[in-house]
Amino acid sequence: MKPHVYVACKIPDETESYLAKHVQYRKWEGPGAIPYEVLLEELAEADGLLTSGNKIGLELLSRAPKLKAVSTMSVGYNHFDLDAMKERGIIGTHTPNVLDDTVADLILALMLAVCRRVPELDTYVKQGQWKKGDNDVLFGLDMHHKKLGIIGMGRIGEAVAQRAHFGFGMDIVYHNRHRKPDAEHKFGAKYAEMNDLLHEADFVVLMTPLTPQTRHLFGRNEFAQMKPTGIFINASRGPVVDEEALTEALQQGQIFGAGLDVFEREPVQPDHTLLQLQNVVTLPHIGSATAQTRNDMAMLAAENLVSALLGADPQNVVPELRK
Ligand SMILES: NC(=O)C1=CN([C@@H]2O[C@H](COP(=O)(O)OP(=O)(O)OC[C@H]3O[C@@H](n4cnc5c(N)ncnc54)[C@H](OP(=O)(O)O)[C@@H]3O)[C@@H](O)[C@H]2O)C=CC1
Ligand SMILES: O=CC(=O)O
Repeated sequence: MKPHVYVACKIPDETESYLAKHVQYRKWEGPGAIPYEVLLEELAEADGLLTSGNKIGLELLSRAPKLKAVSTMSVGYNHFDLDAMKERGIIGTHTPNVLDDTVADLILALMLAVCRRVPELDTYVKQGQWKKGDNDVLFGLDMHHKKLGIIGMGRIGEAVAQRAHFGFGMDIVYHNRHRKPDAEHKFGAKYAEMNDLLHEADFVVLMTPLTPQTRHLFGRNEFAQMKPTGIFINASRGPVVDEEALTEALQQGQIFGAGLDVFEREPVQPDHTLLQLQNVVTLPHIGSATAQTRNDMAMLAAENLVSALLGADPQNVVPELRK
């Protein structure tokens, strides 16, 4: 008997064909995201779940007695309750590496959009405000040859450093809990304590995972250390930043601007104060959202799940759940 899998997110046809060869599966057909109650009902008989962000906690696990493996189509797995999964012996997998370049491209896009005020000036042209002689009101800040501070120099952080250093001649300074001699060698990156990095950097890119240690890692104290010309980019997870503190820093001119792909609550509400500020560029959590990369992520997530259910070693068990 093939194992039973429930697919709670949209996946491409190619991934469905792969799944059909190895497992029996049912899937959420939409519209929108699967309601939690429906997911609980569907998991009553499932051996495996393919998801892209559903909270995997105690309640869900208690309603899924046969569940052996959960595969998320994302590199971040802050929606996994790791203790609960460990307790139940659930195999949890994710999709690292395949999205690094795509996410890094988007981060560079955000950096440029903020420093050269791209969305603001796009509106300026489209609304007919462009007049001859108003050049200096259109000035932005340079990105090339400036200093980039990366907090969370992991797989994606390195892809950002590579682009910034070799493409834009930027100096790289970084902060992790552990030094990365490899990144120091490849990009001439300099290791710094967080406060030193914040004082020195012209651009600060936040790329840590969301963990109990990184929740509100960025607050009033951190923004206060940045340069008034500093640009802050968050494409990690919203709750790593205290949004009230960020809003104040932007309103009070403590920093020049921010680029955000992620928010404390998603979707962010249209009346959120941050969205009213001209010096913020916002995106709807689309770091990995190209057709090619999402296809690769879906296939990797399916392969991880099939391996876990058929007793092979999945490639990408999340570190905290490795045996
Ligand atoms: N916007 C989007 O669409 C996307 C967002 N993401 C987010 O990006 C995150 C990073 O992905 P990825 O680069 O693959 O992950 P990695 O695990 O490769 O890198 C994370 C880095 O963060 C560092 N880190 C972890 N905890 C801390 C801490 N407390 N203080 C300082 N540094 C810390 C780690 O170094 P060390 O262990 O030495 O501290 C590591 O170098 C994901 O977890 C996800 O949340 C990912 C993809 C797309
Ligand atoms: O946010 C996306 C991810 O892959 O993590």
